[in-house]
Amino acid sequence: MRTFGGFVATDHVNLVVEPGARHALIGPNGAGKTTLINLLTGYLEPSAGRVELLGQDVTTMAQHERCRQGLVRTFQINQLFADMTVLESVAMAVSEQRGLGTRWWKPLAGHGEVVDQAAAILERLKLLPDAYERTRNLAYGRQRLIEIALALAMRPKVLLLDEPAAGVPTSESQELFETIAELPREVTIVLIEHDMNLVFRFAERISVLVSGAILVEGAPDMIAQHPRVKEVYLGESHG
Ligand SMILES: Nc1ncnc2c1ncn2[C@@H]1O[C@H](COP(=O)(O)OP(=O)(O)OP(=O)(O)O)[C@@H](O)[C@H]1O
Repeated sequence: MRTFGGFVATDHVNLVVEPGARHALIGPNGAGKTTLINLLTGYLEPSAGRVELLGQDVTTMAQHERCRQGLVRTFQINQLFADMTVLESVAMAVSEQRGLGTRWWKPLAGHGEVVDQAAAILERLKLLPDAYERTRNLAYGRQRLIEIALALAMRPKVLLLDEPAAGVPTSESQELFETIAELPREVTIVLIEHDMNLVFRFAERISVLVSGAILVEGAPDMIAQHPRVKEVYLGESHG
């Protein structure tokens, strides 16, 4: 549970994500999705309750430590990366994950293993053709794939994708999600996404959060048919 002053943003949420899951968290604006993700990553402390990762209680564990334990969220690429090539950006993240620091990143030569690992991640995300492009020159959908590449460099066991298709034109979001869907099952994925077409195509389990609580959880078919879920979304589009 998380409260802000007297306001209850998440209320007795019991979310269990199974290993290998493709689990989406949906709900109308203000439902508490981001708050819940922030509780999982350690950006926020819960007012009550606990967070477990792979059977370990991580409620009081710092964000970077949770990340080291395999709980990784995507983050927006910042200015620093704009002038770097795609390969340099991901190689820098790989280097950091390996504890090699980030001072060396120019030139890349002489760091074969790091570069190989970065290239493998780019290949997995179909970014290899853009390896030597500056990140800022890529189409937005492909920039968002770089964010996922940076997260994969952290060797996640659980990957939290917070609106990976936000701001991405429909023509690109399809491809973005096809690539996400091909990620290996060793990586458990928790997704927050507003585009229901993408959610229902990708997720195998969906939790619907409304007013800070889980209204219903289950397979996509069940969620799609659920009268309360329809009500919530109809209510939103009419409101
Ligand atoms: N730092 C904060 N201080 C006060 N209230 C907050 C804070 N963060 C979130 N809230 C409130 O908690 C509720 C849940 O917000 P949250 O951002 O988690 O919702 P959401 O489901 O992610 O919404 P959206 O889909 O619009 O991103 C909202 O009513 C919001 O105003």
